[in-house]
Amino acid sequence: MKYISTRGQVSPTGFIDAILMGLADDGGLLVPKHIPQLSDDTLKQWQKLTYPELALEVFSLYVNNEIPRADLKKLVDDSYATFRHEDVTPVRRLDNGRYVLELFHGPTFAFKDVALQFLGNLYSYVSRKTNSIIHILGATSGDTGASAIEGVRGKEGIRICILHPHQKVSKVQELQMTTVNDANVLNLAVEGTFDDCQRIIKELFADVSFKHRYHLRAINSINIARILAQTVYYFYAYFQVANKEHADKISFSVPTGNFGDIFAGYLAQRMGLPIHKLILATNENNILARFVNEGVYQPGAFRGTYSPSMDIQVASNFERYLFYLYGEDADTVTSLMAQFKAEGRIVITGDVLKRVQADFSAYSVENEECLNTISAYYEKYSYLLDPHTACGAAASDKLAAEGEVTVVLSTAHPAKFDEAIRLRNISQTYPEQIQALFDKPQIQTVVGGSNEEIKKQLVTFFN
Ligand SMILES: Cc1ncc(COP(=O)(O)O)c(C=O)c1O
Ligand SMILES: N[C@@H](CCOP(=O)(O)O)C(=O)O
Repeated sequence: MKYISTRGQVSPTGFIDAILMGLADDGGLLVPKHIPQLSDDTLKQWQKLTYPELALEVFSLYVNNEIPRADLKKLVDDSYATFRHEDVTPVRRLDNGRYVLELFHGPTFAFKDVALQFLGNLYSYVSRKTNSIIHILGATSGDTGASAIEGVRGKEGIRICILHPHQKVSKVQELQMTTVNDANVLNLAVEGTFDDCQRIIKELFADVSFKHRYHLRAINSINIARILAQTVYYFYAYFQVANKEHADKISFSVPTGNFGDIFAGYLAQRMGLPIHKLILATNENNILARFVNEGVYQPGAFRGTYSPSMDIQVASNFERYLFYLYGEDADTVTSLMAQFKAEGRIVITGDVLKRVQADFSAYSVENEECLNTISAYYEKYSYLLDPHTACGAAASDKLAAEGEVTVVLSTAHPAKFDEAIRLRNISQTYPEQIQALFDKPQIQTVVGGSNEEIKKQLVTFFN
């Protein structure tokens, strides 16, 4: 298996080099050269596997023999041993045909742990085996940062700098990141939005000589390892639900911001998992829902919502989808991305738009509707949704047909977003790991949003 860039200007590269490259050196995103195709027999065999066994099979398809199977197995086992649930990502039945896939049983109570526990261990492994310096640079709207830090804190040979939008993440998210006092962690709180943080890191990664000089590595979903790891739970959930419901048509509703999680579902579908519908749920920052429904990809004004981790305008994985939408034609992707840079929008119509609408259904959830959904599920099922998951649930209520078996991806534990939950007078008890954060001192550096200022911080930290 080789990896190629959506912009076509990078020589096909192996798995480890693709992980280390992060953002492709031509400014595009790396994708597998061929998507592995699974036979019915393979899918049948996979139904019986535990989560770590399944993850090992999926990764083996993409890693080739670059990591010996015994080492890969250890990486996978170590990564999922930190989860609090024996199924790693259990599904919970709420009602006839209505399921929630709980992705928040990892160390930082968000779905990011599923990929970032693995990526943290992988970076450690690669650093040891190849003597590579691992200097991680990431941007977060709250969850990726905490999870990535947890995945590598205190690890030898690795340093990590995370940019988050100052005072635009939840209190628990901020505490999870800024109460870590390991010397290999730097938290920069940027005066701006998540989009500013993401733009800055992408520009720094695109400065290839800076990236190489300081050995910058990515942990965001621009890194293909993140996407590959996130495909696993689509398979796992599908098998569990198909078995319970005796159904083969299963839809997934995915709370979406950077388009990584739903793109992992799209990839699983292209590998042969018979997903019926992929429902894309946004909050009021709804560029992706507008794209699917109207064909216009154009950022709107930033809205602060109750689901702050999805307060994203420019979705970094969108480019990966464009690549497949246009038949893996890197020239078209390159010119569309240049057009987006110059004009601030991409418009598609006709058959191409029809293809998008065959791939996804989309719904944008207003703030009040998000809270109403939290209240409604709490009353009806005694089940407390976090506000991101509530967007997924609201979209599924809107777009799934009567009786359609649908799995809502629950991307975070509600304790991370008590600000929203409290508005509905619902009181929750924090898990002890979260409660303990409130007694710890915070360490973070507040910075303006200029690339030069961030560069200065990085040069000092990474030297
Ligand atoms: C809790 C939560 N839900 C949903 C999302 C959206 O996922 P994605 O960015 O992969 O679309 C995020 C952030 O990425 C998140 O932190
Ligand atoms: N919601 C994310 C935003 C970054 O997304 P990523 O999947 O590209 O890491 C967050 O919590 O930081």
